[in-house]
Parts: sequence; C-alpha cells; structure tokens
Amino acid sequence: MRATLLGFLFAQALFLIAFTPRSNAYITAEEQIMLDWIKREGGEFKVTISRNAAGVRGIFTTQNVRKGELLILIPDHLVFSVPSVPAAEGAPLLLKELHTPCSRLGPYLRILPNESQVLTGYNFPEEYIRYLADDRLEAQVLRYFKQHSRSTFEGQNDDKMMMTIPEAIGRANISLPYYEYVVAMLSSRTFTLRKEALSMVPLLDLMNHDIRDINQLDSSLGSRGVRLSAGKDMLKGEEVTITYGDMRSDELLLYYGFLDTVTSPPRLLAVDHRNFKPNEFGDLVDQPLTGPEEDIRAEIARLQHILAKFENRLETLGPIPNTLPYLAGLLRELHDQRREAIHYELSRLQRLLEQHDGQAEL
Ligand SMILES: C[S@@+](CC[C@H](N)C(=O)[O-])C[C@H]1O[C@@H](n2cnc3c(N)ncnc32)[C@H](O)[C@@H]1O
Repeated sequence: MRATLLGFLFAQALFLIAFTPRSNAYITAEEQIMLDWIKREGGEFKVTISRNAAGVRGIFTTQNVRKGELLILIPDHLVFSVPSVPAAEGAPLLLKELHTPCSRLGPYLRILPNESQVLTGYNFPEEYIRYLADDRLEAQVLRYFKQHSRSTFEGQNDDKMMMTIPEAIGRANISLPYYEYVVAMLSSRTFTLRKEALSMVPLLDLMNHDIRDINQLDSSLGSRGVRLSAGKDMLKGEEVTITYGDMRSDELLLYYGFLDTVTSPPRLLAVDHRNFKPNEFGDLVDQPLTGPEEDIRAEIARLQHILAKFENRLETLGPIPNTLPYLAGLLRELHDQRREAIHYELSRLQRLLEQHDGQAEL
C-alpha cells in the first residue's frame, strides 16, 4: 500500500517535471549583486535582469511604466570609456580594466559574457568563415575584422594607440582568440555618448536590439549620468530594448552575432544591395527601384547572377559543420534569409517589367 502511494507520488512528480512549462526568466547571483551595487552608487531603475523567450539575457520592467518616465539612471562614475578609435586599438584599455583585481567596476565586469558567449566579425571562428558563402563577406571578416585584431595583437599598430597591450597588462600572456574576444566585446557593447569616446554603461549595455524601438538614451551635460526614458507605455515584465541602428542581417551578424528578426517583407543583405560598396557597411536606403526599364533588366540580371553564384558556392561547400551548433544554425538562417530576399526582389522586379510591357502594348 505504502509502495503504491510512493509510486503514485513519484509518477506525479515526474509528470509535473515533464509538463510544467519552463521559463527562461531568472537572474544570477552576480547579476543581482551588480543591481545592488548600482543602487548603492546612486543609480535608479525600474527594471531587472532576466532572459527572454529565446533565452537571450536582457532587461525587463519591474512595474508598469508610462511613456516618457525614467526607466534607468546610471551615474557617470559607473561608466567606462575608451577613446573613439577602431575597437582593436581601444581594446587594451578594457583589457587593463579586466586585469585590475580591485577595479572600481568589479560588479559590472563580473557579469560580462564569457568568450563563448560573444560573437562578432572580430572573433568569428576560422572554421566557419567560408560558410558565409560570399567573397565580400569573407573578405570583410578576414581583411578587416580579424586582420585588424591580429595586427594590433602583434604590436603593429602600437604607434597609433593610446595604450599598448604590454602597457595594459604587463607581462601577462594572452592568446589571440582572447584578445579578439575583448575587441568583440568592446565593439558590441559600447555607446557613443560623447563624440570622442566609446562608453560601456552597466545595465544599459544589457539592452537587446529591436529596430522598432523608441526608448530614448540621454547623456547630455547636466543630466547627472546616463538616462533611459520609456519611448512608450510599458507593462510590468516587458523587455526593454533599444535600436542598434538600421542594420541588415549580414551587418548584424558581423557586428553583434545575431540576425534581423523583423524579416517581413524580406530585405536584401547589405552585400546584395545595388548601392553596396565593398568595405563599407551602413546606411543603405531601401528605395525600391522602379525604372527605367533597362535599369530593371540590369538589376534582375545582377541579382540572378548573385543568386546563381551563391547557390553554387553552397553546393561546393557542403553541410555546415556542427562544432558550434548555435553558429551553424545562424549561418543556415542567414542563407535562407538571403535566398528569400533575392527571390522576393526578383519577383517584384519581374512584375514591374510585365507592367512596363503591358503599357507598351497599349
Ligand atoms: C549590448 S549586448 C546586449 C546584452 C546581451 N544580451 C548580454 O547578455 O550581454 C549585445 C549582444 O546581445 C545579443 N543581442 C542583442 N540583441 C539581440 C537580438 N535582437 N537577438 C539576439 N541577440 C541579441 C547579441 O549577442 C549582441 O552581441
């Protein structure tokens, strides 16, 4: 009888474990220590740290907030800034801070992501570069991001730098992948609060990207710190995001390690845009091409050529290795987004041509 009851309770417990919906929402002890530290140092916030449905760490409101209300205030003395230079050349200052045992920013530095949690073009794993499946994207990673980290790591840019790696950490030995990680972190977590500086701001740098967002950052003189105000009414528990800029999936991948989630209507990758200039990312305007007819025909031919080359490349490459399943998945999704966007634009252009032909026949 006792055995039956125990068996029944055990089965029930198993059922509950298996079918209780698991929430991603949690805050670690170190993250809570950072929040307490910010508060003691004079910060104010109506948010906490947690994870969203996709498991990505971010910040979330702890109460209903009205549009225009202050969401977060981080005092100036908790901000960490480096000169506004390419990330690979500014990184020794962050390296120094990370190697300072009693840094004033200790509670903040302890919650920064580890090497396996940061991905940008700077620390893009060699093994996966060719699966970008595009000459220009691969060149961007190899000749711009990784080459810059490597040459700086090897001391070739020392004469341009405010602080060199040995000045930052003395004789401590670090590897190139570790340096790439520090560069990647600096590049993906800084705000431009002042013209001459790149700044890391505790808590605020936990905001994830959403292109549609309208929350407002303010660090103007006299504001006693960096403030974030709600751009809209928000409910308790909502994720607080900010826009990192109007970036396409290939740019987001190389600068931040994720892809655009707003994919309807599909958007050409930056490298496929007719106004893309090699070695130049940013600010491509989505002004649809509407004519004249010879331009539409030329654009159709250009996109068809890109698509054929891309499919051919993918076939030659074969399956993406699963050494890093997260990155393999991202690359597969990038390929799908690219293909879908080119097809979508080709159909739009073909329809336009048909309209032109129809009008010509009248
Ligand atoms: C400034 S940090 C934001 C906080 C970050 N989630 C963390 O826990 O440290 C930027 C990084 O967050 C992640 N991220 C930001 N927005 C994202 C999004 N919309 N989807 C997926 N990952 C995102 C990427 O890893 C990106 O490099």
